[in-house]
Amino acid sequence: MTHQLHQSAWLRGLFVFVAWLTVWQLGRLVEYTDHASVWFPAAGFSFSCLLILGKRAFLPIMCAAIVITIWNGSHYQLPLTMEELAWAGLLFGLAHILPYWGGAWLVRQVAREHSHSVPKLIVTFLLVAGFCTLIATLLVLTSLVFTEQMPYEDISKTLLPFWIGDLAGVVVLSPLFSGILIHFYPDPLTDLKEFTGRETGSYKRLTNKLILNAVLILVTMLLAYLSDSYESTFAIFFLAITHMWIATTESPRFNVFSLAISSLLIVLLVHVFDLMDHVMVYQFALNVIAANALFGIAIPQLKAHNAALEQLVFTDALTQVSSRHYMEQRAELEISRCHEQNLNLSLVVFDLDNFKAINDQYGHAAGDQALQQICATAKAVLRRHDVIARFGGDEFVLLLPGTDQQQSNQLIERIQTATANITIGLSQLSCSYGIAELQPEDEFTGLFNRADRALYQAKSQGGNRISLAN
Ligand SMILES: Nc1nc2c(ncn2[C@@H]2O[C@H](COP(=O)(O)OP(=O)(O)OP(=O)(O)O)[C@@H](O)[C@H]2O)c(=O)[nH]1
Repeated sequence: MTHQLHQSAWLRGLFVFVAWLTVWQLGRLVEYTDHASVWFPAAGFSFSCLLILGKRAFLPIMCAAIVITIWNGSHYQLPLTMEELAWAGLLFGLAHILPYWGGAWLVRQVAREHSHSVPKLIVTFLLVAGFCTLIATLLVLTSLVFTEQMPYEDISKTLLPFWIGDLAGVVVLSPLFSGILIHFYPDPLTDLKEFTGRETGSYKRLTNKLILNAVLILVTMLLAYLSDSYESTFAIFFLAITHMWIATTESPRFNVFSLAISSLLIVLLVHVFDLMDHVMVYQFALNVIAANALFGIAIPQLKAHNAALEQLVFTDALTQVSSRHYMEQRAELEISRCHEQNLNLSLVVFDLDNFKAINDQYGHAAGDQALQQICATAKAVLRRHDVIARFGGDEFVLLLPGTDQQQSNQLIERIQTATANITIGLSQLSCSYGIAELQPEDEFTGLFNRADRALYQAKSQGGNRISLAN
């Protein structure tokens, strides 16, 4: 099916045409004043089609707009000929499609240029949705008046519900429609794939969350129905809490799916409980809750980006030991803890002997391998709370809390023994070590400098040895 839709322009056009008419009828279900519904799914569908299919969606939506205008002519019993209705349909189609086309084009540009900035994409989408639904509303109402389908006086009372209904259609439903359309037409907006990732939650957990939403909607709307008070209608805003919870804990796909389900339920219950007098509250609630939840999509991604950045900053990419930055921060903390609790602490600076010769003789890749092997071997000897960091080049630092100079010496001897077996080509690796023990009033720099001087001493005595700082 996907393949056929992708291959055949006719089939694709027919699919968009039929689907557009279907979702338009869904909006008709909850029409509460002439030409305005609680939420207007066709606006969301047009936006999605133009976003994913671009200009290929123009013709089928235009045909559907003409057909629906002719259908409207008989529904509202308008005194217009078939030819006049067809022209009116053409005008409506243009007024409806062009603003969404422009808006979708803008969102596409941002999705392409800033593929990893989800918050930016969402802000753009929300601003574009607000702006293009307003333009579409103004143009469509003008076309309705111009083609004598609506009296001029009705504009003021229709404008706001029309706009907010279209906005809800775009904000609440177009993420879902876009996700479905991307499935059929995988290119060209590959960046939106982040919104269509596979489900991670268990179906039971996801169903429970949907049930919770449904109960909340039912209870609050029942309350509005029974009390018949305008104030109680605002209880629907509690739904923002559960949707934000879903947005921050579940996949983007489930997030937009649950928004669509909630909106459908609200819209149907407005109809069932005859809450049309309060409908604007529900329209605003739908928009606010959806906008909120869409921002929630960014949160798991921001968390993942933060974790990745943290990993980059705190870990040495080559050897996977801690970075110098991490060591400096951690050492400050451990030093003040050991001062406070009167504990021993040692710092070791070590450096490979004649490492330049390894590089020169066997190449840089072999040198990299030597650094990795030294680190892996040292790590295996260290205890859980010890820290090893690369300070740069072939120089490393060990932080050994709760360890005096003598114990550190023993630990380093074990590392020396373990690393003695590492060879690169015909060369056996060795390191020189300088050990300094924490003194009262010591800070990191002072401790490090003493260990570094001890290392220098070990090197000057021929290397492959341990030197203790005074
Ligand atoms: N392969 C590799 N080499 C590196 C890396 N960083 C620094 N080096 C090399 O490490 C070598 C360090 O040279 P030196 O500071 O003279 O140290 P050495 O040859 O071990 O001499 P001594 O410390 O006196 O024993 C230089 O040749 C650097 O190019 C790295 O990430 N990978």
